[in-house]
Parts: sequence; C-alpha cells; structure tokens
Amino acid sequence: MLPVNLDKWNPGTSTTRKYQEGASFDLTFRDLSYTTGKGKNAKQILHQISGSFKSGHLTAILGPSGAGKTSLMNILAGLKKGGIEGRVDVNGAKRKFKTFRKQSAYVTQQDFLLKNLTVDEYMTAAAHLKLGKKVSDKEKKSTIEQILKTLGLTNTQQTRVKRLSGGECKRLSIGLELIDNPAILFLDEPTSGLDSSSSLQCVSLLRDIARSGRTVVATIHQPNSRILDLFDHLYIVAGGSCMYQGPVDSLVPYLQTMGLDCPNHHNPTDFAIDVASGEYGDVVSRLVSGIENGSRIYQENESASSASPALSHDTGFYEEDECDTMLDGSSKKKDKKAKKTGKGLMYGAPFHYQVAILLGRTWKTIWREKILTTMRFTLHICIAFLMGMLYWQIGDEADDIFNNAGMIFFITLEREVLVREHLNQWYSLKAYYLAKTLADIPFQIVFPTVYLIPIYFMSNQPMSIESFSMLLGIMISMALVGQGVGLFFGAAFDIPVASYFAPISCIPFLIVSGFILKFNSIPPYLSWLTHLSFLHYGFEGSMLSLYWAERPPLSCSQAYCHFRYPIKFLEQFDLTNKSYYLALVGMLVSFVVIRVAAYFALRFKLRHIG
Ligand SMILES: Nc1ncnc2c1ncn2[C@@H]1O[C@H](COP(=O)(O)OP(=O)(O)OP(=O)(O)O)[C@@H](O)[C@H]1O
Repeated sequence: MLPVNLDKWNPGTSTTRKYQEGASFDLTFRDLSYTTGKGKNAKQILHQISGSFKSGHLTAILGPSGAGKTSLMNILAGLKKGGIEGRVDVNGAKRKFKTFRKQSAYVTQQDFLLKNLTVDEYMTAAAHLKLGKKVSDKEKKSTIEQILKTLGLTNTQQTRVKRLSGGECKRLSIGLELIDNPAILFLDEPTSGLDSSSSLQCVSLLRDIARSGRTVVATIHQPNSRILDLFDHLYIVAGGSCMYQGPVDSLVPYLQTMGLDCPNHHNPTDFAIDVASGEYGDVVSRLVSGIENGSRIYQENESASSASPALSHDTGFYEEDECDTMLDGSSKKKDKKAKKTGKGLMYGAPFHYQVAILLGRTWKTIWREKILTTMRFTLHICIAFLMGMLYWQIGDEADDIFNNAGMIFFITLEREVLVREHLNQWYSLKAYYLAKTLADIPFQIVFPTVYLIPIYFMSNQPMSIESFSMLLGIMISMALVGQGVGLFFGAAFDIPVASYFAPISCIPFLIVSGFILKFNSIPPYLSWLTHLSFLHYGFEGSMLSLYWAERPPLSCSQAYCHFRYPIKFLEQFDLTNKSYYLALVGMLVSFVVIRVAAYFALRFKLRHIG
C-alpha cells in the first residue's frame, strides 16, 4: 500500500494555488445533451442527462464501451464545447470556462510523458511553469517532496520516466497535475493498463485526494469489488443516459427495486454493465426513468434525493468573462485587462519564463536521446564522406559541371505531450512553439556544417571562404525550412498521414526548383509556383555560391568543354540575372511562412481536440 496521507495535505497557501482549504466545489449538470456531426451525419451521444458530483467524494463514471463516459467527462472538464446543450454549474452557479479550467486538471488515459527526464526534473519544470516566480524555489521543492512522498515516488526521484513502471507513470501523471493544487481532478480511465494491485494503489490515492476536500471524477472500466469499495459515488451511463447515480452499496438495492437481482458472487458493477449493455432485456429505459436520468440520487433506505445543486459559495468561479480562452491568442485583451484588474493570468509563469523552462527541458531531452543524436551525427558524416568519394575532385572540372550541380543541390512533436500539458494550462502554445523552434536551431546549424565540410573539400569546390559560407548559409536555411515543413505536416496530420504527405507535397516544388526543369521551360501559368518553392531558392542560392560570371575558367581534360567558362553554366540555367542574397531572402521568408503556418495548424488542431 502507498504511504498516503492526504488528509493533512496542503501544499502551501500561496496565491497561485487553486484550491483553498475548506472550500468545496460541487459540480452539477442538468439536461446535458451532446451531438456530434451535422445534418444527416448528426449523432446524439448524450441525451439530456443530469448529475451531481460533490467535493470530498471520489466519483466513478461507469458504463459499457461507447456509452458516452469519456464524452461526458470531457464536457464536464471543459475540453468539449461544440454541440452541447444543457448547463454545468459549480456550487449552483453557471460554470465559466476560463476560471473553471484554471481550477481543474485533467489526467489523460495514456501517460504522455517525456521519457528522458527524471521524475524530479519533470516535477521541477512543472512547478516552475505552473507556479511561476511568485513561489520561491524552496517552497516549490518542498511541495514536490510532499507530493512525491504522498504518491510513493520518493525513491524514484532520480529515475528517468522511461524506466518507471506503468503504475509509477500513472502516479507521476497525477502528481504533475497536483503541483498547483487543483480543486477538481478529472481522470480518464486511470487504472487502464495497470495490474490489480497498482490499480488499487492508484484509486486509494484518488480517494485520499478526494478526502482532502477536492472533487475527483474518474471514468473507470470494470473495477473489481475492492476497487469499487473505494469510490463514494457511482454514475452509470448507458446509451448516453444515466441509469444509476448514488453510493456504491445502494447499486444492488436499486437494481432490485427494478426487478433485477444481482446473482450471488457476481460483481455488482459487472452486473450493472451487463444490464446497461442490454443483456437482461430492454430494462435500461426503466432504470433511466427510475433515476430521472440523473436528476436524482438513489440512496438505500431513503427515498431518492434530488441531485439539485448546493448553495452557491464564493469560490472565485464566477468572473465576468464569458469567453473560453483556452488558447493564448484569443485572450490578449483579456489578459491585459486581467493584469490591470489584478486578476490572475492564464498561466502560472510569465511568457519569457515559460520559454526559458521549455527550452531547458527540450534541450535536456534532445541531449539525452544519445542514440538518436549520435546516429544523426554519424549518418551526416558517413553520407558526406560517401558523397565526397563519389564526386571526388569534380568541383573544378568543366566536364563534370552537371554532376557537380546535382550533388550540391541535393546535399542541401511530442504532440501528445503538448496536448496534455497545454490543455492543463501549464504554458501557452506560443511559448512552447518558440522554445521548440529555438531548441532546434543549433542542430540545424551543426548538422549541415559537419555534412558540408568533407563534401566541399573532397569534391574540390572553390577554395574561398566566401563561397563556402554562402553555400553553408543556403544549406542551413534549407535545413530550417525543411524542418518547418515537417513540423507543419506533423502538426496538421497524424504521423502516418504526415510522413506520406510531406515528401509528396514537395515534389511540385522540386520540379519547379530550376534543376529538373529550366525556368524558361515552365509554362507561364505555373511560373508563380517557383516563387513559392523554397527548393527553387535553394537551387539558385547554392549554384550562385559556386559559380559566378567572373570565376576563372574550370579545368578541361577534353578537347572541348562547353562549360569551361562558368558564365555558360549560369546562362544554361537562367541564373545570370539572379542574386544570391535575394535567394537567401526567399529562404528566410519561406522559413517564417512555414513556421507561422505550422503554428496555426497546431493551434487549430488543439482547438479541435476532444
Ligand atoms: N466526434 C465523434 N464523432 C462521431 N462519434 C463520436 C464522436 N465522439 C464520440 N463518438 C461516439 O460516441 C459514443 C460515446 O463515445 P465515448 O468515447 O464517450 O464512449 P465511452 O463510454 O468513453 O467508451 P469507451 O469505454 O470505449 O472509451 C461512441 O459510440 C463513439 O463512437
């Protein structure tokens, strides 16, 4: 068993903390309907269900697969917003998205964690992001120690996440969200993938968190009777309606009142789920009306009580703002207003602090991906030497000018972690994106450099610092733009789709780059494509780094070499009037455009999650 003692747990009294001791946060929903799709494709998932989840209670949402448990919890947590009718209240007053999301935390079913950080590093980064600078390092450290002790993770403090067991990962996911002391905790299938003893530990922990005054709601799949006994409140969903709401030990009596006897030695929830799945005939509608679709709470030996909301307390949930500011871009004005009025900002830490913490964290994870980083490095060097041997000393050969041009031209997420952390308000998307972009830049400079040096000298390109630097400049910008293209597709699509579309979508740009098809052979109605092609700027820039009109004649080992004079080559590829610096500007514009597009793709994706 875990050494859990959350009764006295109170990680500080700082103003950044969400849960104030003694406050209660009763969650009530009424006539909640949820429909996905439109017109012919519309599908109603939840049918005017109601319910009440009290603070200090551990609530389980149960039901057969596809019943609507996750949909209900996502709506209650504020992750789903479209297609919803009905009302969600906190302490009897209408829930406001912005404040509600600040006060609650959501632990996803899968533990999307950065595998290369240690438990302590992860917790510390989360504490810096969530608590900001207002809380001293000492206080953060003691909060972390207290949480780790509570979760039984003290001995794993210096262990990397990838070496933790499934149960420890789950406890870490919960611990990360406990740092800023949420008032309401939602968990999607917290026991999935855990063995029975880890599941028991995990649910015991949740019960203790609830006992400390918080509202804890978890969807759960077929809990065994020991786990079931730890829950205070059951909410059973069947076909998008509520078929039972009340204490665990009143479930069997309620089913009896409806003429359904749970067989001896049969787990009551298994029985209830069989009933909900229709295995005992068409009784679900009777059960739904018996509990008034969640408007009532059944209690054995008492008549069912109303699930009406508790009286409203002042919990800070009722600010004036109506709009949901889940994504940072939409709330600039409101943040300014919040600053003026002294109300809390969206995130625990200021923007520059978020970027610094995320940058440090990203660097650490990249650095620790030793095998991947070494492989990337070695691969660049090996391929560079291979290319150097293949194109040995051709740089100054007039007869080999096409081979040389071809060689030079061609050398040139975590998304789930972001979703989990961003939706739990750890940091803004802009801060994440900026940190990710900055963390990548050194790699995009180092790799092209180690790649170019052997090839450049082995293939005998012009021995001039200017030419080398110009070519390197183009290669680095190609690497940065290429990375941006990958980021864009990775942000917009799932990985298999992205890895298919990213290379395919580059083909038209490659064709109009100028190497495969000469510029004046491109039909006029398609010539605009060349201006959008970063490969076109790459081709121009790399060729102009090596060949310029005044370059001395190349060596010629044949009787006649047409391209002995580099100007002939420039004429052949319509490069005589082109400027290297314009090509570089074209690359920089492409870099900015693709990175901005990737940012908006990511933002769009995050808005439509859930
Ligand atoms: N965006 C959507 N479009 C179409 N159908 C959807 C959408 N989201 C959910 N559904 C459907 O709604 C129903 C309820 O889904 P939900 O994920 O809430 O069920 P669940 O009870 O959590 O199931 P499970 O236990 O299998 O996770 C399912 O039939 C699912 O296919």
